[in-house]
Amino acid sequence: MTLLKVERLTKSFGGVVAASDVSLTVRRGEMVALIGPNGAGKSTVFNMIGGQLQPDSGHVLLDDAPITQATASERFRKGIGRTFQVAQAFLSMTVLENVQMALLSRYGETRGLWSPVRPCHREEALGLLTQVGMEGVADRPSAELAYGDVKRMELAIALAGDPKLILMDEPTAGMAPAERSALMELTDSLARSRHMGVLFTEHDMDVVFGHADRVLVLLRGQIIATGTPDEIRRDPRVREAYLGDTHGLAPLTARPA
Ligand SMILES: Nc1ncnc2c1ncn2[C@@H]1O[C@H](COP(=O)(O)OP(=O)(O)OP(=O)(O)O)[C@@H](O)[C@H]1O
Repeated sequence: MTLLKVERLTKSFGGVVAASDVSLTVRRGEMVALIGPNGAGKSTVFNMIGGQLQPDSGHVLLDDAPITQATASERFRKGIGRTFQVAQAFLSMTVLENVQMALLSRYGETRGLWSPVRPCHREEALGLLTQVGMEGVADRPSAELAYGDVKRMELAIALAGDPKLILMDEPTAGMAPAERSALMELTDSLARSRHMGVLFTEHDMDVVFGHADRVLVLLRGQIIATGTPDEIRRDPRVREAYLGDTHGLAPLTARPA
């Protein structure tokens, strides 16, 4: 079942066409990678789906309902969660408090500046941390976390919105290879168990080919190829698009089992 439908999104900045007639779909339980060389338009497309940027034309539908005009926070409440390349968590708070804050936002509850977040939605927040394997560090200040754990906490924060779709902007940037695999395996299992769609951008081709069900390739604002990792790896247009790019497709070896 189609969860996200993007129809002919176009966005220009001055004379630069950053996205041109971009159409794509994401189904529930599916991991879809949006790849492309630097400047291809990935962030622009992501921001138009997340609501941070309004398209010049085109439509975004979630579960067949149009959301093109919705703000980012309205989209969050409709079920679009997002993790960012640079973590957006509150480093002065504990891991648990960060997730509690996200739950307050989901339920539309506000806190006074001095009222403690501590008693709010504690059990639900602990449950989400358990889902990402972080219940053991719930009371640690998030500033003390290793980078891979910050990314897992961000996933718990995104899950606090009970998302149908998660947008992940370069989820593994800055991580060691073993950590990358672990984060993507976790994401994959959450996508399947919670029937969420996941759309992610990624420069690391091992992550893309190892974890995406489907890959979309952007070049100069246009989708030039869509397919399974194996189809994309063999596509001559894609190989050509990546020639000379520092995040190239090589080595074109078989996908790890
Ligand atoms: N706010 C903006 N103002 C002007 N030009 C922009 C703006 N945002 C993006 N662009 C331009 O649009 C094009 C696409 O940029 P975008 O950031 O979407 O690409 P990207 O694929 O995400 O790149 P990267 O992999 O380097 O993050 C680029 O030419 C970029 O310079």
